[in-house]
Amino acid sequence: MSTKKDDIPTTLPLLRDRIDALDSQIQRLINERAMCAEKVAEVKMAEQGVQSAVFYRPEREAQVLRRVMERNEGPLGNEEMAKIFRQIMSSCLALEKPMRIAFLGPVGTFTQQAALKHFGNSIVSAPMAAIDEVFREVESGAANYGVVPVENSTEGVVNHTLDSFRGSRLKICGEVEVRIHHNLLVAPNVNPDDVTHIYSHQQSLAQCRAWLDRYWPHAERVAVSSNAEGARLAEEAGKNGKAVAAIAGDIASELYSLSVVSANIEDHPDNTTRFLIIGNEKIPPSGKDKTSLLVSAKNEPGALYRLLESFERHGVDMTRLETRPSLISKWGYVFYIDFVGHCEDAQCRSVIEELRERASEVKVLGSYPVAVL
Ligand SMILES: O=C(O)C(=O)C[C@]1(C(=O)O)C=C[C@@H](O)C=C1
Repeated sequence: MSTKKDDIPTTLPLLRDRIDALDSQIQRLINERAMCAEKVAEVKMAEQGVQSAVFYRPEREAQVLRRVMERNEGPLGNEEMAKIFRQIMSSCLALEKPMRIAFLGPVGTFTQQAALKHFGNSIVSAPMAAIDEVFREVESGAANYGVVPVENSTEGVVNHTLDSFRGSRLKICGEVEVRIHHNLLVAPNVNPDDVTHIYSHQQSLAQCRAWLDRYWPHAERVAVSSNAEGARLAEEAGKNGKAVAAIAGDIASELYSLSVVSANIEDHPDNTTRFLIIGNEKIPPSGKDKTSLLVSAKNEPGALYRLLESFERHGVDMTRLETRPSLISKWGYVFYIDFVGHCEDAQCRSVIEELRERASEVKVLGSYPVAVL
């Protein structure tokens, strides 16, 4: 039942009394919810076995968050409300079992931001030095899930991530998008006018190319392993009295106590990176899903046309097609295909069956809920 505006008190002491009363109700309800989650964990362990119980259920989380947004009446916005529930579920899941999440580190990267956006704050963070290390950490069971970047709206696909799926049995079990805002940063004792070198990840330098050409044409751009590493180097340079700047996001600037010379310097204001969540389980349908495939085409005329024709005929909406060298035969190619729907849906099943007849190999990389937040 929603509260009418007239029921809200109008003086500060009464308003605070009301807020105190509401807070204690909310707190009691959140704990009641947490007790249900504890019970869910017991039921899962009894039904699936203590060692093999699956606690994280992305399809259920997506459904909960979608429902929160659908029923929301404000004044808090849908996203704001969903973020609150995102964190409540994160705490409940940690009570069932703390999740160790491997991501492309170091601490302070946009990939860490993506991990926190997707799983909430109640995770154990495991920063890795490279994308294939994230894969290995999850494959070995040392981490429950992993987070890797897959494409950027300005710079395109992250080949390393796509290539890592070839030899891996891991499944994609989710996606998350993060708006990427870059800042030019220096250590507090550095005069920006003296800057001779700018450190960042090669993708971040590329995403700010026009801005750098315009405002910092004479500074040398130095590509390093991540923008958080660039920020760390800028902090260290500052201590040694060297005038070095970094391009990185807000988390890294706070982490390394750098000053913002210019904020939001990315060339495209809607610069967004999409990340994938990788894990060991197949994810059941959530009602609004996407599927990713890896398809090796036969090396014959019209091969790609015959693959695409199948999607058209079954009315399945393809959202992405990437081509990569096959690495097996010279001038052979593999295709990464994303489409709307779950691999258990009737039309999607028909498409996959046809692709299996027409291609030399079809690997379902995973069906997973469309990002909610
Ligand atoms: O429904 C479940 O399976 C739960 O474990 C509960 C819950 C939740 O808090 O709502 C917690 C973690 C899961 O990832 C999904 C949902």
